Amino acid sequence: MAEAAADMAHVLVFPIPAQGHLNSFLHFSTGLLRAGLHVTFLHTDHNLRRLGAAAREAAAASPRLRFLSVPDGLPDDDPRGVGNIPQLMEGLRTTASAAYRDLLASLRRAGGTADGFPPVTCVVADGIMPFAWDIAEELGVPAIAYRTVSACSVLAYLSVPRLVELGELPFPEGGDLDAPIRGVPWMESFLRRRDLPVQCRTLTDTYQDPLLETVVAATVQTRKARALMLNTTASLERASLAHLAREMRDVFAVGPLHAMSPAPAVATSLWRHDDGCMAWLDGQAERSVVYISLGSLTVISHGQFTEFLHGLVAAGYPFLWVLRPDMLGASQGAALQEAVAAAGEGRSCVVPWVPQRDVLRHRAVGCFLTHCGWNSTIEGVVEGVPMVCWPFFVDQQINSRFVGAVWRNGLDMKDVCERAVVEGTVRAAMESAEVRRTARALAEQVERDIADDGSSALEFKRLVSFIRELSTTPAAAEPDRSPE
Ligand SMILES: O=c1ccn([C@@H]2O[C@H](COP(=O)(O)OP(=O)(O)O[C@H]3O[C@H](CO)[C@@H](O)[C@H](O)[C@H]3O)[C@@H](O)[C@H]2O)c(=O)[nH]1
Repeated sequence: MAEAAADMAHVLVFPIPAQGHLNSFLHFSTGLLRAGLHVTFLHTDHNLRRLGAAAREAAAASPRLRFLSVPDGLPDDDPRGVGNIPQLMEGLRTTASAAYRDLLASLRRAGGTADGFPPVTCVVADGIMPFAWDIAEELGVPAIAYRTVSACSVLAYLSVPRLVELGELPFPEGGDLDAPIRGVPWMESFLRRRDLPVQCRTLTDTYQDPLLETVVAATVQTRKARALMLNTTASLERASLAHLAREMRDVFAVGPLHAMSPAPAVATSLWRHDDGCMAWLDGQAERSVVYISLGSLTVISHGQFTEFLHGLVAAGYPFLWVLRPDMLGASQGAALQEAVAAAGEGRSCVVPWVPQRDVLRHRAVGCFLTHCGWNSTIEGVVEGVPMVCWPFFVDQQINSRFVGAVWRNGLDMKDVCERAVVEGTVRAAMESAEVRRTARALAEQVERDIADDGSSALEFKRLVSFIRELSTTPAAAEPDRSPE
């Protein structure tokens, strides 16, 4: 009986079409497939085209996985970068949501598609797309929200309305960013204004930041979803998870998923991995290399690039630096040449994209200069690599505070981009025995969480049972949309 129910459980997963979200959803899907469930992975048309053969090969390798897509409403030549997030969110809320509604209406019925997949019994949608769970529930399909960020950042977003009530937000004009913040549960002893999402800094009595507003509204609406799922673990985020559990219908802490259900990185990589960087790392001494990557959305100015470069060169270690093609705008080509020339023959490897997990676990990597996107943060934690944090936006400001002041597996360089500081912080991260010891201990702790009877592994099993139970509950009747 249990087996039959398992075979009929079919989850449609629907991430935001951004790299950090795609990776996280793919690892989750891999876990579901291993548990015996069917998975429909919903991309945008643009991304599915961009992934091309890699996605087709991943689906061909598993008969219970398929990739479908909906339009994102943006013109084909739109760069879909960090400057276009509001347009992308609007396209998802309007164009994508209409196509998703039609698709889900057909997939929830037996025989809705010709490929033999059972009807969709549950939706797991990105936690910043509340429309996705509203539509699913309207169609009688239960929906879970999956936030691909840290529990501490979700709690901070959830607290924003209270921060406004308390008068903590907006910040006073010209106020001290190091002042403590009251009103985010349990974090009052270490959270400062500068550790809230950077968008909080631009708020005024009359100006509301659209991105902050969208994320806060989605977080508040998560209370309506059947459950909130997070790619984190109890031992890293126990207190934040306990507070969230009081606010949500149920909370599952099932991560770090990339270490529990590794999926082929190429299946969701929007850029092509550089093949030469691993061979370059092979030629470097143990723990001698600084690895720099600021994720898939950060952009930097040429001035910031120059400060990083001089700081790195002065620190004196060889470095592997990911400079995405869209990271520096027009000065990208010149920057590449400058970096290689400044470092000296063979002392640097500068590439557009790397297989990050392989890089972080390479014996030559001594520290990770990161923007603290949540995936990069937990990937660094799992490999026990000391971090230097330079957060860019959204959840990254609070993640980096946790690295520097709570977990202490790295150093927070937030808001400073000066060569002397880069040099000093990189040196400290490479040379501090204490940071290295703490990073190692944290990695071991997380390893216990993801082992068979560890907290995250048990939470994943509980989540799968929850999804299976939802799939045995008869779907509600589809609402009658015929004209009155
Ligand atoms: O050369 C590279 C660089 C990165 N990565 C991978 O790309 C992902 C990047 O994700 P993340 O570190 O989370 O950064 P962003 O791409 O910036 O992610 C967005 O999504 C995250 C999850 O929601 C948020 O935490 C971030 O703030 C948000 O910017 C990670 O899995 C990396 O391993 C590679 O494979 N190769």
